[in-house]
Amino acid sequence: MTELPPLREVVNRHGLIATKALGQNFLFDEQLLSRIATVPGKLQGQNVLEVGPGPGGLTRALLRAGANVTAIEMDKRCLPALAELNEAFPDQLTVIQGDATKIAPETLFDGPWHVAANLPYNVGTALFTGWLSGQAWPPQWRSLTLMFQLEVAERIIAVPGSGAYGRLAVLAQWRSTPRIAMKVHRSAFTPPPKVMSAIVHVEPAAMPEGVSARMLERVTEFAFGQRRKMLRQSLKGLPGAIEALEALGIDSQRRAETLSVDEFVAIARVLTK
Ligand SMILES: C[S@@+](CC[C@H](N)C(=O)[O-])C[C@H]1O[C@@H](n2cnc3c(N)ncnc32)[C@H](O)[C@@H]1O
Repeated sequence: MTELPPLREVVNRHGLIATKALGQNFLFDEQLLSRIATVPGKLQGQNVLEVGPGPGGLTRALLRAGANVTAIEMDKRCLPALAELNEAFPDQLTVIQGDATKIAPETLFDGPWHVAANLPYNVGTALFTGWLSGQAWPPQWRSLTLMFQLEVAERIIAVPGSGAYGRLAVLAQWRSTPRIAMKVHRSAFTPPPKVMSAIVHVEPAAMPEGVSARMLERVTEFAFGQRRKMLRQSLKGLPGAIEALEALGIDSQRRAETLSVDEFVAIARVLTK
């Protein structure tokens, strides 16, 4: 195993005091980081996009697993620490300084890639829904291995009827299989955030036929926009939706949170035609 200085030393040497504005909560436990790097499966020779490497804890675990990592980091202060990793793992790491929400991953890789990230909480959900959207499927990413606040992770894997079930669950489950791979205690981070976290692993699944992704997004937007209301009220503004419920035999007195992912897909399919 390539010998590297402890992460705390790297952070101290480069003066990387965590900044709240950039959502910085660093992980220093190398055993935990290695476990996270095993979640996507074998990474030897695989492309990995890492968002927000910070001082490079997860980055070094991914490099040790043999991945070719392209890391996008907004904070210039982290670049010297990441340059040291570049020296330790020649030809395996590319660092891009910038805002990951403004960089299209398609421009970074020739072949498919995995995403692995301890995401900044403020941009995490937006990046995630962006990766799940788009009509073309399967996507060019092979898997997503992402740290979320536990409460967000639970919303991603939620089942109908539960309080956590909503738009995020439907968009994450209709053509992907998300699971919570591990829970991470708040004390693992420096500084510790107020809430617990979890690693979510997502792989693409088959896309149901005849459904526009954009239409499913619209149906869920309307339905969960007023989640306490009956569907006949919440879907009123979406042309054809009430007729679609009738045609499918879905009771319009039900609320959005009682509909299965398949039922949402069926409504979107009728409206796609
Ligand atoms: C929660 S920290 C994780 C750091 C490191 N991966 C770890 O596990 O210790 C999030 C990192 O994302 C970076 N970041 C925040 N917003 C970003 C953005 N829009 N694009 C790229 N990086 C960003 C922060 O500077 C920070 O280094």
